[in-house]
Amino acid sequence: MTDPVLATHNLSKSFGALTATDDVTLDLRAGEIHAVIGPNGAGKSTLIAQICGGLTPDRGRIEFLGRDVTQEPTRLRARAGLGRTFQISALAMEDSVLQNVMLGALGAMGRPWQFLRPALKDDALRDRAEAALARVGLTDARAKRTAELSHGQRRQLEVAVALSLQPKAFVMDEPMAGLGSEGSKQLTGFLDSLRADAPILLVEHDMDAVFALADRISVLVYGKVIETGTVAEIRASKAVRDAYLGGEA
Ligand SMILES: Nc1ncnc2c1ncn2[C@@H]1O[C@H](COP(=O)(O)OP(=O)(O)OP(=O)(O)O)[C@@H](O)[C@H]1O
Repeated sequence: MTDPVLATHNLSKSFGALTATDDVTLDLRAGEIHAVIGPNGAGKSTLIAQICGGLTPDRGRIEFLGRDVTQEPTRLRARAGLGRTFQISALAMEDSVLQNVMLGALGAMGRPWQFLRPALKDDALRDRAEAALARVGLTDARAKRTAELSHGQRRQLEVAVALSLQPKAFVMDEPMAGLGSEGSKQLTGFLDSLRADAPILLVEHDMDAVFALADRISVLVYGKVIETGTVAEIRASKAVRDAYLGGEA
């Protein structure tokens, strides 16, 4: 088997007496969607924050593309190709859709924002941004103010921002949140195709989306991975049913 693109090894993080991430070992392989599910407070956001660099683990390590990145700041991980999405507030609502993609790419490439004006005339950057917008189907909206986009389109724009960095892996935090059933269905179809660009570590509460998309699922309960397996394995797991899925499975 080829090496995983992204892996955590025995990752642990406590807040005072509370262990939010408890010895978490999981990996993300090329071409897959690996979903992380678990009840509220299970530690999913804490796990993602450590993977992306917002929180430093107490113990354990994170490897990205075979390199130990545990102590690296977020921007270096992003520059190395770790594409995080769905921080909606990161979008500049008054800027155009195209500018947002260019801005995002520029920031993650580590170029200071005071050079934004010249950068907006940078043909290579513009081409990359246009290609990312085309990939998510937002070409026609490129000149719109971001504030005019629908909720679902903003999700697509977040993906375009991440795509413009030509990521080697995506980390997605509840992409379906706030979308209606039609919006979720559309985004599910899109994410399904996106795994060909880069594998996706997907934290998501929407079980329809998870069961439709995931190649593997890890179930987090009280900070611990209690099971990792295929959709069928997770559905059949008594431990998961008892701890989490209840009557849903
Ligand atoms: N900065 C913090 N300080 C103290 N406790 C925290 C902090 N961040 C998270 N926690 C606690 O750690 C636990 C895990 O929280 P986390 O947000 O990671 O869970 P989650 O699985 O993402 O939950 P949800 O599904 O509701 O988003 C919770 O008990 C939470 O209250």
